[in-house]
Amino acid sequence: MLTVNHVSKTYSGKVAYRALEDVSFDVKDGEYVGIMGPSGSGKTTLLNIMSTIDSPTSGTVQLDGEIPHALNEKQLASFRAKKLGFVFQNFQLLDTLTVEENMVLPLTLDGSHSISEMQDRVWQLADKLGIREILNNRIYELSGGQIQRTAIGRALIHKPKLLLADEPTGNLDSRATTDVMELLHKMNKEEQTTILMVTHDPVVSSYCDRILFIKDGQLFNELYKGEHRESFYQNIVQVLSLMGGDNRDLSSVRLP
Ligand SMILES: Nc1ncnc2c1ncn2[C@@H]1O[C@H](COP(=O)(O)OP(=O)(O)OP(=O)(O)O)[C@@H](O)[C@H]1O
Repeated sequence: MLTVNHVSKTYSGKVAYRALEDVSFDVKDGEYVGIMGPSGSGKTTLLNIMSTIDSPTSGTVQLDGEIPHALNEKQLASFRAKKLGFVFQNFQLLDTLTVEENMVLPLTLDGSHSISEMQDRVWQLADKLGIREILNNRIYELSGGQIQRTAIGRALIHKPKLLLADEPTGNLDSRATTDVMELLHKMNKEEQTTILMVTHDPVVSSYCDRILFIKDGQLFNELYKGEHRESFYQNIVQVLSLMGGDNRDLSSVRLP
């Protein structure tokens, strides 16, 4: 469903900086893939290219049979609205709107759904996310975990082909982190949403099916989950320590 083919990205400026160099990989339909690497290794650059916010300097990205960077602005906006969902660490919800209003927003902007269709989808998704009871609460009344559940709801409301998440648990305490990771895992399995997630946290990435490690803008390693999350976690920590990087990459958090 996603093919990244020899992608390089050079930021121009006083001094040109090559943030990605010849990165290639495939992601299968329904796969849950984590992207890890030291600070400054190019993870966000890669995610921005896949989210079509940014373009590669060379190479191509093919997503669900299309090459988004070849589309014009209008086609690209429609591609993004139909096929992609986004979850960020700082939530990016509208604070004074309710949970339901935030969730339904992408569908109302799309304009092709009846009110009863939208209502059905919100309720069905809210049940899965465990936020049915707070649908009428405003965002500023919620906890961090509840806000991130709402953000996931908004990102999945239109059944995107690919969910892109950049440090989705970065602002959550460990309990809310576990909660959100179990939820993303469940949504990946039940809605067959393909997920690509950038994280520094090996506990968080141990929920994925596969991890891609990036170092200095290049693919460094790849790990598949075996039968046990515990050994997957140990292997992830081992690769991170081989890569070096900052302390955040080698968090001493124990697997819950
Ligand atoms: N707009 C830009 N212009 C110039 N250089 C940039 C720009 N955006 C990122 N960079 C540089 O590209 C490199 C990769 O940055 P990127 O944000 O992709 O790394 P990252 O792995 O996501 O880091 P972190 O984990 O700290 O968020 C860094 O050296 C960064 O300084």
